[in-house]
Amino acid sequence: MESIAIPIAFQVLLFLSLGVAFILGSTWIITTLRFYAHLRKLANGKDKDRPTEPLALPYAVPWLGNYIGLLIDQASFWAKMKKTLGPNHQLCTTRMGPAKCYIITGGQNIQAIFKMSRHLSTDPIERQILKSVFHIPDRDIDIVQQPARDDKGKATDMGKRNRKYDIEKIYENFLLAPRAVNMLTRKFLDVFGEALDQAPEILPLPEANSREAEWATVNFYEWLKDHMFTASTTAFLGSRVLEMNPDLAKDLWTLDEQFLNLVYGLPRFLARSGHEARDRLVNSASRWLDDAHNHGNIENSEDWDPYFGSRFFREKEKMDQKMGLDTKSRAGIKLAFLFAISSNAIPATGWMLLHILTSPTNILSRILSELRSCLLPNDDNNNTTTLSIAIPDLLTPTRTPLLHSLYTETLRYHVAFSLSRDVKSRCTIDGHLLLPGNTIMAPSWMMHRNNDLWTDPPADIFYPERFLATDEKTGEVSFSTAATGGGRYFPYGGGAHICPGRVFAKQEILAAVARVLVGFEFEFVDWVETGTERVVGKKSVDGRGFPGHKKGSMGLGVMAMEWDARVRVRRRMLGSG
Ligand code: HEM
Repeated sequence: MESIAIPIAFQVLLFLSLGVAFILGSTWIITTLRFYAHLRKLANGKDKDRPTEPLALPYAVPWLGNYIGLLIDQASFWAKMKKTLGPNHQLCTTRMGPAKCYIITGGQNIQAIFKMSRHLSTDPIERQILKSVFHIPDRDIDIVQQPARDDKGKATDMGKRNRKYDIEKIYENFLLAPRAVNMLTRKFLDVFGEALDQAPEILPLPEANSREAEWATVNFYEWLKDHMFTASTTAFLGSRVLEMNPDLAKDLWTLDEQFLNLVYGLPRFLARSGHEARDRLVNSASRWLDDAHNHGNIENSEDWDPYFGSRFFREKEKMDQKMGLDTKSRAGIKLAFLFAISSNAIPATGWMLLHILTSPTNILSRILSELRSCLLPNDDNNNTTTLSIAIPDLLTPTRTPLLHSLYTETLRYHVAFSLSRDVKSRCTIDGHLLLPGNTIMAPSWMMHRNNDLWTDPPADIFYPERFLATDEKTGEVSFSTAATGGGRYFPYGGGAHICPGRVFAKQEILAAVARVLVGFEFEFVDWVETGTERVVGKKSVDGRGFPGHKKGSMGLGVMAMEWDARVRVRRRMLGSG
C-alpha cells in the first residue's frame, strides 16, 4: 500500500505546485502587461484632457494583490513601487483583498488629500479599530458616527450639529487651546519629575555637596517609558486610575504590540495575549469610570482632579453619556484615547533621547546649554534635582533651536504611518479618477524617507541639525521649518483628521527630554535585547549598534525600537556639565 501511496501523494503535490505556480505566474504576466500598456497610453498623452483610471501595480496573487508584500516588508514594497512607477507617476492602484486601494504619494497629491475631506472619510477605519481593538459594539459606533443633520433633520456633509462637531469643540477648547495644553504639560511635567525623583532604582543624591551621586544601571527605554506613562496617564485620566489598576501600563504595552493582530480581527486562539490585555483594559477602564462617577464630580470645572483627570476627559465623558453609550463603550473610547496619548509620544521621546545620548558628534553638551537657559532659578544652592523648567522658554525655538531641529528630525525619521481614507464620492487627484467604495493609502515613508526630497545629507541619514539655518550675514543659527512644506512632511497627518494631540505631544516630548537630561547623567554600557541584559549590538556609542525599527511596527505611527540601551545613570548635580 505504502509504495503506491507515496507516488500518488507526490503526484498530487506536484500537480498542486504546478497549478499554483501557473496561477501566480500568469497573474503576474497579465497584470504586468496591463501595467506597461497603460503606462504607454499615458505617455502618448491619450486621454490627457479627461480624468483616467490610475496605473494598476502588477501583482502575482489573485484577489490578495499586493497585500502580502506590503505585510511582509513595507519599506521594500515602497522602494519597489517607486522604481516600477518611475519619476512621472505618483498615484497608482493595487488590489488589497476585497477592495481596490489607491496608493498616493507626491507632495501636491498629499496636499490635495488634506483639502478633500468632503469626498473622503475615516469612518470605516475608525469603525474597524473601535470594534476590533476596543470592543465597542456596532450599535454604539453607529451613534458615534451618526452623520450630520441639517435643520430639517436631513443628513448632510456640511452640517455642524453632529457628534463630530461636538468632539471638534472639545478638542479646540480642552486639548488645543494654549491654556488647556499648557496646563496638561505642566501636570505631566510635575508628575514625571516626581516619578523620577522617587524612582527607587536610582540612588538619592548624597547629603554633602562635595560627593557625587552613585551610579545605577538600567535599560534606558524601559525605564523611561514606565515613568512617562505614569505621568501622561495621570495628567489626562487622574491619579485614581493607576491606584486602582497597577497593571494598566503592562496591559497597554501588550495591546500596543498586538494592535495589528486585533485590527485584522485575528481570533482569540491566534492572538491570546492581545485579546486578554484588551479585556482587562476595558474592565479596568469601566471600574475607573464607575469610581469617578461615584466619588468625583463630573460638573467640576477645575483643570484637573484625581478622579476624572483633565477637563478634556470630563467633557468627553459628558459627551459620551449624552449620546447614550453604555459604560463599556465609554470605557473603550477612553482607552482609545489613552492608547493615542501613549503609543507615539513615548517612543518618540525614547528615540530622541537615545540619539542625544549616543550621538557621535556629542550634541548633548549643546542641548544641555540650551536647556539650562530654560531653568527657573532654584533656591537650594544648585544641589538638588527639584528642577523647575520654564515651559514657554523651552518651546521658544530661538532659545532651543537644536532641540527643535532634533524633535522635527526625530518625527521625520521614525514616524511611518499610512494615512488612510475611504472614498465617499467620486473625485479626481492628479488627473486620475477615484471612485467611491475604494480606499486611499498615503504612506508617510514615501515622503519622509525620499532621497530625492531630502538631500545633504540624504533622507536615510538621521541628522539632528537638518532643520537649522545659518544667516549668511550674521552667522546666527536658527530653527527653520522651510523644508517641511509642500506635503513632504506630515507626521501628524493633515486635513480634517489631523492629530488633535499634536500640540500636547510636542510639548510633552520636549518637556520630558529636558527633564531627563537636566536631572540625570548617563553613561552608555551596551545595546541589549528589550527587557533583558543580553547584549545584541556592538559596545559602542559612535552610531554603530544603534537600534533599527522593530519588524511589523511600520505604518502605525512612531516605529518601535528593535532593542534597548543599557546605561549607567545617576542624578546630576546641577552645576555639573
Ligand atoms: C508623537 C506623537 C503623536 C503622533 C506622531 C501622532 C500621529 C497621528 C496621526 C498620523 C494621526 C492620523 C491623522 C490623519 O489621519 O490625518 C493621528 C490621529 C489622532 N491622534 Fe495622534 N499622534 C501623536 C500623539 C497624540 C496624542 C498625545 C493624542 C491625544 C492627546 C493623539 C490623539 C489622536 C486622535 C484622537 C486622532 C484621531 C483624529 C481623527 O481621526 O479625527 N495623538 N495621530
